[in-house]
Amino acid sequence: MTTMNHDISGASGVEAGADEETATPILDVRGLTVHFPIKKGFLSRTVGHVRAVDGIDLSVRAGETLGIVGESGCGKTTLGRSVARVIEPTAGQIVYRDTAGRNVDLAELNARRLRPYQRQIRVVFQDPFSSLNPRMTLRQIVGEPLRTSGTVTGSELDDRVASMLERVGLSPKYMNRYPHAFSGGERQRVNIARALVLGPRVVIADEPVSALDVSVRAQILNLLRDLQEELKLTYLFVSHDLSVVENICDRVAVMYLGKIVEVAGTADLYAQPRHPYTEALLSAVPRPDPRLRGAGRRIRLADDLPDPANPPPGCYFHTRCPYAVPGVCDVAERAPLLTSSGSGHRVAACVRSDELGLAGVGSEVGGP
Ligand SMILES: Nc1ncnc2c1ncn2[C@@H]1O[C@H](COP(=O)(O)OP(=O)(O)OP(=O)(O)O)[C@@H](O)[C@H]1O
Repeated sequence: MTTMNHDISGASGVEAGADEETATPILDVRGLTVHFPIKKGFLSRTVGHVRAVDGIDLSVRAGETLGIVGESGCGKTTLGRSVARVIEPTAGQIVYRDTAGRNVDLAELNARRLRPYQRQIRVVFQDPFSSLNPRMTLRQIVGEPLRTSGTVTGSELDDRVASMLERVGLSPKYMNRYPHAFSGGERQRVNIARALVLGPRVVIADEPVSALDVSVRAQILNLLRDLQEELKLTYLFVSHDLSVVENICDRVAVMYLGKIVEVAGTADLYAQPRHPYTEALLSAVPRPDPRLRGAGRRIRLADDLPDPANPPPGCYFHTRCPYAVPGVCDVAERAPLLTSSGSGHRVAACVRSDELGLAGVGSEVGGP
């Protein structure tokens, strides 16, 4: 990535907020791509690429919780981490609206210029057991981002750690203890404290409750909700658990093979999925209302996810789609995202949408 102009508002033609549905996005991702090289042989020659994230457009609105869902291996984690530049993007823009209202393309910044923005976009990692260094005390773990950012030292650092621990529901008197003394839920609170101690505006929560017992999941989700309100946070919430996502997210983006196939408000998406993949995913979630689309009818998807290094031709989903038409879906142009005017519900076009009642979208083309 090269370093270029800092404030890209207007000048580069990037118009964050061009869409009425995304009036003031705090993040506007355009064409984001992460291809991992596949190396083989003695000389480690690159023989192909895993297209983990494959040209994604996505806007995240200030203050919302946007869910990223999809099966294991569809690219959710890579998307979340590349937005925070924990993983380096191969191409694309990550336009962040800073506190002064300027649009900055994070993908263009070198490490030094990126640093202040990395304080504003933090990641909560999935596994509270492996992500905490067992040889560090809570004081060291939560204080580390403050120390490495060089902004706070000495007793002020201790005060900040103590108040952050209190905010996540842990007593500061445990500051000198090591992670092994804590339960899974408590460790995830430590993880959250570490992510929030620098005062970020955007938090990328990567499966934050999936490693936890069901009994503590609700507590951590409530904590995340409370912190969001109190600290005015924006969440990108990565999860394979559709029930959790329904519970906590305002909008949901559905990923398949490195691409987004549908994005909509949570209630709208769950009541009226418009892409066959979304319909199949949701059919596995118990629906309380039998009138809802797919309720009581489990759609079993054939085979595993295709190889993201070698995606199928035509519609990426056709190899597993129960509605696929041979000779049509396997040769169709890859579908753009279409949007219904006003509702903000966007879906990758499907040749059978109308006939299956999955449609209801207009023909305005645009990013989600
Ligand atoms: N560092 C890497 N090098 C090569 N391939 C990778 C790397 N990280 C991820 N991948 C591949 O990229 C694809 C997307 O992985 P990713 O972890 O983003 O998916 P995911 O939807 O988050 O899945 P999971 O829920 O299992 O973590 C997968 O095929 C994965 O094997």
